[in-house]
Amino acid sequence: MSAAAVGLSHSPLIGKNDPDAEVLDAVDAAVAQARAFVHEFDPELVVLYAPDHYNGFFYKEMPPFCLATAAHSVGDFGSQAGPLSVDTAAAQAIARAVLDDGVDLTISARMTVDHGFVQPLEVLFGGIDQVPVVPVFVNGVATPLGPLSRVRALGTAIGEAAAQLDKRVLFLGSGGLSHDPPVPVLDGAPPRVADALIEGHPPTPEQRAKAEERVVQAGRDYAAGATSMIPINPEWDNLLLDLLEKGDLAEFDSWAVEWVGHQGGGSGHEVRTWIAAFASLAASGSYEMSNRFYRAIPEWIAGFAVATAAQR
Ligand SMILES: O=C(O)/C=C/c1cccc(O)c1O
Ligand SMILES: [Fe+2]
Repeated sequence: MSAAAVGLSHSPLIGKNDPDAEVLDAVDAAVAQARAFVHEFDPELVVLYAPDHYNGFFYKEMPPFCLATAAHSVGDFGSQAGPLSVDTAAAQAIARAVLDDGVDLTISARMTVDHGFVQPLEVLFGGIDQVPVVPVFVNGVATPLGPLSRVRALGTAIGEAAAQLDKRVLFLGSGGLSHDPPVPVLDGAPPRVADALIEGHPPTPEQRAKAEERVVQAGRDYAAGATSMIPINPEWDNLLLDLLEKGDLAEFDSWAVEWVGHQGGGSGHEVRTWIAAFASLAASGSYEMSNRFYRAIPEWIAGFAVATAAQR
């Protein structure tokens, strides 16, 4: 098998609350490079690590990780709805090997996913049904969160399992770096909100539209500097990218969960998807980062990064 990795930030505000043309052009160029990298690698399987934003996973049962043997998208924020082209046999083989390896992985035979999974598939492959995929949910929003050492252990175990498949495997991490969007929090939530976060009642179209408009408005306020949200933290974001570039992944084990939240904001924990993807690639040996792009983009509420890496 051969392996490669891509880290790609997502934001549902792309196309809805855009930064100026210079920033958009720079992002487009970085994404085009990532697309060319993926095209050249020509993956036979994509292991996609992404978070959820209370569309598929709720506090009734909130696993730290979950691997899907089948999945469908809700189509939030205008993202593509419908089934993902999951490689069920590969997903089952990876799940079995990871459990054998001693990592307690939850599985789902019908995972519901949102823009966190869909956006990278749309951006890099043109849709959610274009490439065989194994979706892996990595909780990056719903506290409490376990230590980053377990994220690295998961990524490593999945990388080792994928190495047995005799396929070209792309490990894809989907997440903003530092960012603090208005995702609801269970602690202290009013009863109606708490009930929604626990039970996961599907919202009506009107409720969904209202919630999405609230996020778009938050992006406008963030860009205008009129908000109490934690600011994007380019220094911390670049520290993370430096460690990924150097392959110093064990360093992340010393990053305390609370510290990540202070540095990176409430959704800064989405960097777990990047750590998992690069740990999976590292399971096959040393790697080289070939493209690295970063911009702080408040309009998208995102420390926005794109990076590609291949085996040496
Ligand atoms: O409200 C949500 O569902 C999430 C919004 C959001 C906004 C900005 C960056 C992200 O990574 C998000 O998921
Ligand atoms: Fe997100």
